[in-house]
Amino acid sequence: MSTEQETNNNNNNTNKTVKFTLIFIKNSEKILLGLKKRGFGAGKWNGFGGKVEKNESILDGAIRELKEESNLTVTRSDMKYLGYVRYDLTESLQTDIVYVFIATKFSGNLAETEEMSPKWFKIDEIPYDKMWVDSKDWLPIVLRNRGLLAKYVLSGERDIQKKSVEDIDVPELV
Ligand SMILES: Nc1[nH]c(=O)nc2c1ncn2[C@H]1C[C@H](O)[C@@H](COP(=O)(O)OP(=O)(O)OP(=O)(O)O)O1
Repeated sequence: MSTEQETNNNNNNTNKTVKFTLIFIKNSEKILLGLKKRGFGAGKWNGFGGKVEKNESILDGAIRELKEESNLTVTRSDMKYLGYVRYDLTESLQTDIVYVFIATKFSGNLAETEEMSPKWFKIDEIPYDKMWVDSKDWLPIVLRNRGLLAKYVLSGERDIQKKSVEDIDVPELV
């Protein structure tokens, strides 16, 4: 077995791990979300992000996806990693890991892109009912600038079978 296969085989009987990034841009009163226009999660509001490419670091993937989806640029030092959300998909036996970042500084002109339509929301007006069903469990932890460790087991059309959401000290990105 190659090293890569070994890394992708974890001990939960899953056979593939896919890494995603997700970044929330925030100021003291508002958070920037995007309405996904196509593909996975279309019609839902979320932070900006996507799959980490082969031979790309998680941090670089997060910066690239933010630029592609919103036209904004964030420097590496302005990005704060807060933790991850892990989804074990019982049907496809795939594990998705979403690495979550927050940033309060950015440059560039915010723009609608082919993938996302951006909008600033007051913190107390975040549209949780129009986001992924799990976002309301853990986004409040992110908004408090706390570390996050969340795990979901999803079945069928991504129904939650099991979940565990922890507010932790901010971890290192490994
Ligand atoms: N259950 C969930 N809750 C959540 O809050 N965010 C989720 C989620 N499941 C996936 N995401 C995030 C992770 C990532 O930021 C985004 C999905 O990424 P995409 O599928 O758009 O990736 P890409 O932009 O690389 O897609 P393609 O280029 O179309 O393959 O949605």
